[in-house]
Amino acid sequence: MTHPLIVQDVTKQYGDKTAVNRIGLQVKQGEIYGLLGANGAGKTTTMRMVLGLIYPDEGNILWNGQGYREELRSLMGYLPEERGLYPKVKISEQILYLAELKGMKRRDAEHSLKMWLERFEVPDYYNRKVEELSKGNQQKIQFIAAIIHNPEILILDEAFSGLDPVNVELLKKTVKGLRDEGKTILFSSHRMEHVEELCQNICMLHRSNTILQGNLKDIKASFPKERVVLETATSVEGLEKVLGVTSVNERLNGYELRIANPEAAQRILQYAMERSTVQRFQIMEPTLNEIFIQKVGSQHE
Ligand SMILES: Nc1ncnc2c1ncn2[C@@H]1O[C@H](COP(=O)(O)OP(=O)(O)OP(=O)(O)O)[C@@H](O)[C@H]1O
Repeated sequence: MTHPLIVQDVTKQYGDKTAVNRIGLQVKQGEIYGLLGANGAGKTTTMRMVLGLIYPDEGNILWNGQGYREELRSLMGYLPEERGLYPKVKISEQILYLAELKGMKRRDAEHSLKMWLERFEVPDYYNRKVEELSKGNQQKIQFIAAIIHNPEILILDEAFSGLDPVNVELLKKTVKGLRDEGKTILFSSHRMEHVEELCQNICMLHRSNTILQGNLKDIKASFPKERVVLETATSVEGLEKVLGVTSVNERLNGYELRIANPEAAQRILQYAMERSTVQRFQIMEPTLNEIFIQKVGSQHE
């Protein structure tokens, strides 16, 4: 199995401050790897090291099995969290300039830009200035800047921020398409549902350290199931009194309950069956959002 991107035990200090502490991760070809963490956790610092913009104090980074070299500049694409387009310059002018810096021929870059503007349903933006565009549409242009040169390794920092739901879907589809073409993608987001949809493997950082890492399904399975969904033909009174139930919320067609232990789930089922017809009973895995909040939520900076 090929891992075009390997980060080994990497540390980065800024004076006394450790921004990243002994982080390791491996991203496969054709994978979107999720890098998660609260504000200030160390995600951007990690991404900037992967891009070769800053150097680790300790540890190694390997790109296609080798150390940093100049050609990587054209093999990598970066969507930074802070957008960096010039408001007063025409979109075609700056995107083509950036593409040429990445080694593209002018004519190929023009062709690629037009193709992406079509795909993002904004073909008439070629001659527009960035400042004339809405924030969401500027984000689409910034995304094009990151991928126009067809990079093998993509670093996407909060790729969907500032987008409306339709454009989130458009970019999500694009990112999945790039994965299916065999790109190697490092992806950060604060929106856990996006990570759940796109990433098989994740690394969760907290205050510069790794606090959770691995296959997302395995991680979820390792957390206790504390939520039960119950739907019954008629209402069921007194569920909050069932031993081990910590809360009951009514919802459309039924209830969502929180439980303190696995036995409580069976008691809920029995209690409900004795009083009504059970139409749905499901013991839910925690969502990634719940896991994130449990791990770092109470300690946000
Ligand atoms: N150039 C720098 N000089 C000093 N400290 C820095 C520098 N860059 C980052 N840090 C510190 O390192 C830590 C990690 O920052 P980083 O930007 O990597 O976090 P992040 O996970 O990307 O956060 P966010 O989600 O807010 O973007 C923070 O405490 C930050 O203040």
